[in-house]
Amino acid sequence: MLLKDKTVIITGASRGIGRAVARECARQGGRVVIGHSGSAQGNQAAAALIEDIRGFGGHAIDVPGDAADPDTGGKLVAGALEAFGSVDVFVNNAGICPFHSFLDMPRETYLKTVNTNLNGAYFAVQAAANQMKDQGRGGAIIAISSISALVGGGMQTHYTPTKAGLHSLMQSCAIALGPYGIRCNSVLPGTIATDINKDDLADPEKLAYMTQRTPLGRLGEPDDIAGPVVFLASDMARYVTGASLLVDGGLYVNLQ
Ligand SMILES: NC(=O)C1=CN([C@@H]2O[C@H](COP(=O)(O)OP(=O)(O)OC[C@H]3O[C@@H](n4cnc5c(N)ncnc54)[C@H](O)[C@@H]3O)[C@@H](O)[C@H]2O)C=CC1
Ligand SMILES: C[C@H](O)[C@@H]1OC(=O)[C@H](O)[C@@H]1O
Repeated sequence: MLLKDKTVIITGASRGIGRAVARECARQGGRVVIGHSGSAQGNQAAAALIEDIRGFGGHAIDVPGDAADPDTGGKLVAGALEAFGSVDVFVNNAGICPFHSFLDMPRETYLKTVNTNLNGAYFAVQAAANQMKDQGRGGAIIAISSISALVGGGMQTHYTPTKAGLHSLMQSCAIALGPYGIRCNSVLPGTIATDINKDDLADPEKLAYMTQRTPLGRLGEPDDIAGPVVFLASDMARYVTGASLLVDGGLYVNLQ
């Protein structure tokens, strides 16, 4: 029970990596706030996840809101306080990656990606951090960044800067929030099979290429990310801040 009695907010938690993280946090005793977009699909998926978590004796609620909206972070914090009375861990996970070439990138696609992945996250992290500061007993903030914070992608020119931005945000926040005992770290997944890359990896050649580039011989699964997030959220990582943890099956170091 690494997160016993801690309240954990996770954005984009209705599916994929966020869902796996939320479920594992609940399994580890955390009281979970499931952030999601509020779409019909999101509402349904969040309700199913809450039922699942309550089924094994865990605690969970959901709070809908657009991750790109600077006010959504405050709403997540308010929901956590109303249901559970505190915010101890904030996991910024919501994100999009609509693959597109650079030279004809539509402005709307660029702006939507940056607003969803980075700008909304900035204010959500700020809202969570202010609550943790007011509580006076520290906390943990984790950004789901990416291997793409460190390397490029020709069809991801709008996306990789947001992941580098989150990584950098955690480094600077580690300094800004260290005096309050609030630790800030990022997790850098490699290629994890989820809805975000379903279309991209539907190409058998791309799927084979990504798989054979990975030393551990397979793509990641959402559950592969949950353990590292729980570790960083827990007191086992009490002296870890400003760090980034690659969780990529060895993809990043595989030059030749
Ligand atoms: N799947 C992968 O290979 C990798 C994913 N990541 C990151 O992991 C995070 C989670 O992605 P996945 O689980 O893979 O994909 P996913 O598409 O399954 O999940 C994305 C989540 O973000 C939510 N979301 C998207 N836009 C939103 C908005 N405007 N408001 C509220 N929620 C919104 C979605 O509803 C969904 O729950 C993303 O930030 C992604 O960049 C990082 C590295 C690799
Ligand atoms: C969506 C991509 O497949 C995925 O997202 C990332 O951050 C990495 O670039 C992965 O390849």
